[in-house]
Amino acid sequence: MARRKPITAQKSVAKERKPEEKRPSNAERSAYFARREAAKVLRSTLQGDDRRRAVGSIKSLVYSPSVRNKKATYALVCQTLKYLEVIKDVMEAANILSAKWKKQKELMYIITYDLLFGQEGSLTGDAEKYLTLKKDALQSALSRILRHKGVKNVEDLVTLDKISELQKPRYVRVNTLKIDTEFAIRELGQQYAVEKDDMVPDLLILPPGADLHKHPLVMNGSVLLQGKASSMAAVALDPKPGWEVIDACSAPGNKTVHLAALMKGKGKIIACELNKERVNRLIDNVKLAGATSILCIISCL
Ligand SMILES: C[S@@+](CC[C@H](N)C(=O)[O-])C[C@H]1O[C@@H](n2cnc3c(N)ncnc32)[C@H](O)[C@@H]1O
Repeated sequence: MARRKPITAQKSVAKERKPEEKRPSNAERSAYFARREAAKVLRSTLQGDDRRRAVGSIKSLVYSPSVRNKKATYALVCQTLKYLEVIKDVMEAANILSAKWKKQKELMYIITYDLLFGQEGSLTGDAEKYLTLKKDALQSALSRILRHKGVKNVEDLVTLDKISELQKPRYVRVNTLKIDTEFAIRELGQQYAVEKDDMVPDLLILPPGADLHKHPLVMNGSVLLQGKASSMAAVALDPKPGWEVIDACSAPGNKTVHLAALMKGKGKIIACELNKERVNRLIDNVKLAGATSILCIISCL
């Protein structure tokens, strides 16, 4: 007569077997890849130095042959950008990202968008699982921010952010390698009320909403659309003509060409840049600004 296996042994084998993970459906897999492709596009977009250029590049980035699900990727990038300031505030308030996840912050922004404002249902992927576990913390951080800003919903918050952005003055920096500041004030003054900044020489303040992207002085590199914080770095160093300066993270080159101007085109600047495409942008901007003579560009690939 055949002997039956002891029941206890069968039970322990059953206990050791891991519960089988549900295989993701095609839709879940496709959404998983769209989030990663969107994160790559978002990363390149956020490295753009002004919003107009960034928006212009989203389509070209999404339409590159490596992006498989173009429609979903484009929608995810645009929607995440719409809520980006809110998402950043929420993530900071929730304080949930370790150094490991911070390295993939664009993917974190995309997934947080999906969790808070996007699709319902479970999201496939390790980063998604991590953030899903933190969803309560993200939602309560969002509620705190809404309460603090005195708005009822996230759409009101986005509108509030847009209004305060529209009220900010516009800064432009005069490239003194090409023109002097008084000439720039006269030229720009034909269209706008122009004031000099009291901290950064050659930095001009224009009214909120002033749009100089297509202004001839901007197009020919005589005036740069550079914010006040960015313009303070080279001034703080106070380089003299003849110095040798290293700009360790240089593209798109705003500070590099500012250094060149402060050094009056004399000396040497070693501009390092890791990203190949951004090296090309750096070279274009340096040429446009007329700063080539003192520059040595190192592509740190
Ligand atoms: C915020 S941007 C710099 C902006 C620039 N200083 C300006 O004023 O226009 C940072 C740049 O540093 C580059 N970068 C990051 N790590 C780097 C590294 N280890 N070596 C060289 N470049 C690096 C990035 O690719 C990016 O282009």
